[in-house]
Amino acid sequence: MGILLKNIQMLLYTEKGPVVKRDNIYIEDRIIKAIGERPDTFSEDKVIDGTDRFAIPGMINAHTHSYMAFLRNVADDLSFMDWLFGTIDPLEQKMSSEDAYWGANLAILEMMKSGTTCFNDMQMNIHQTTRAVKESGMRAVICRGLVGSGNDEAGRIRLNEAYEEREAFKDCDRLNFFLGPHAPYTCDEEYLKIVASEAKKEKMGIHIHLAESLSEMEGCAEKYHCTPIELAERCGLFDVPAIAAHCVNVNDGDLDILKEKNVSVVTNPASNMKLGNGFAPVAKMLEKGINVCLGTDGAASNNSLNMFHEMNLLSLIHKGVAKVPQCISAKEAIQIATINGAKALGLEQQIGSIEVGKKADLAIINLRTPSFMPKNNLIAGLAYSANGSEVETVIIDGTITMENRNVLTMDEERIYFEMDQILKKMGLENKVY
Ligand SMILES: N[C@@H](CCSC[C@H]1O[C@@H](n2cnc3c(=O)[nH]cnc32)[C@H](O)[C@@H]1O)C(=O)O
Ligand SMILES: [Zn+2]
Repeated sequence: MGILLKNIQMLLYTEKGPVVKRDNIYIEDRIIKAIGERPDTFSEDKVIDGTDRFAIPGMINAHTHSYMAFLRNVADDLSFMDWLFGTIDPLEQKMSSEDAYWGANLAILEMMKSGTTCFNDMQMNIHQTTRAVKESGMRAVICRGLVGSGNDEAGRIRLNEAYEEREAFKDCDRLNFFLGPHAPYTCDEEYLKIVASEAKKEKMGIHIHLAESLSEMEGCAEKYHCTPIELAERCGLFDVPAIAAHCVNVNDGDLDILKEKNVSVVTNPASNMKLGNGFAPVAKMLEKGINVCLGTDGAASNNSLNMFHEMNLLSLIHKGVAKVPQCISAKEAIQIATINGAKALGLEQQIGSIEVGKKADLAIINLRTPSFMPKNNLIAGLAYSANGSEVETVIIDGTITMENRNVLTMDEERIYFEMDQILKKMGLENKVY
């Protein structure tokens, strides 16, 4: 199906940085066929009028736990360890496969409606998310969350699940698979080494939580006499393409390791601040040339999966802390939320920007909305005034998945119905403040 985005403003990444340009975009065979000049063979089945519309690359949520959407607003204002092990973990133990499936659906719905077209997910019930991703038309990298000690049976079973899932979905190129060792406090050194060598052998990337809380730092220092970043390096986790979520507590030596080993850092400002963990030294990381991308973390700690909200926080926090208003400009924030995520996932040649030959993963914003009026500076609008509800149409892999805010590939009402059922089943419905 050929889609013509006619005379539309678009965000392009040039050598001089992001610019806004107005032209035609031609989409066919899942890719951006041409910008400007009409390709010889193109025939449009669909025309989207670009008047007062702004096409941007779809956002890439580089760290989340999609199924956790059903645990939104159930554990708040708690310390990190009380949140994770005292409240969330016991609820996760009660979760069925269907709960995980509907949770993932809710997450995908929320992400699609706020302009996200790809997400990097860590979790244990991967089959339910791959199912939801495949059905909804989303794009994702699925990472089997791994916890284990030594060469134990449980850790091995989890690894095998990751391989089975990758094999089962090898024909869906909207799905990619990484390994997700959870964290240094849930995986011991020997298991981390096993995961690293498996990743190398299987040619898979690594996605791990690192240096998130002070208690993690203390535990790591006590047990291993090093920082979490040093531990991950010595286990070989950085010898394959690696994504480290959080990296809030990092010293200069840690930053040197991250840079030297080409590790991508995912910063999650809302989750880090809400759990009272702080925030990563993003400006310093960027200065060093580390690839920093952006994530929401799960809806149980954020409590939303809206990348516009996340971009806004990212930019404002670092300006405020550094007392430097130039810090993390709107132009930097939007690249962190898109192309940098694509780099981290090894998908830079395919997604992350509006470019001829790339997959057509786009969000189209309606500029006839209060946040974008007056239409002075559309890039500032993305980082400073938008809230995500201005996203009107979403195209993923060349398919229109949302049009005029109607999600075409998912049953929104069914998802809400299932959420009510889960709430009742979990006994959470009376937990009203
Ligand atoms: N517990 C799983 C493996 C963990 S994968 C995903 C886990 O990450 C947890 N999680 C979500 N957000 C965070 C975070 O910010 N830091 C650490 N863990 C998190 C979440 O509760 C979930 O259990 C198993 O039995 O196999
Ligand atoms: Zn997380």
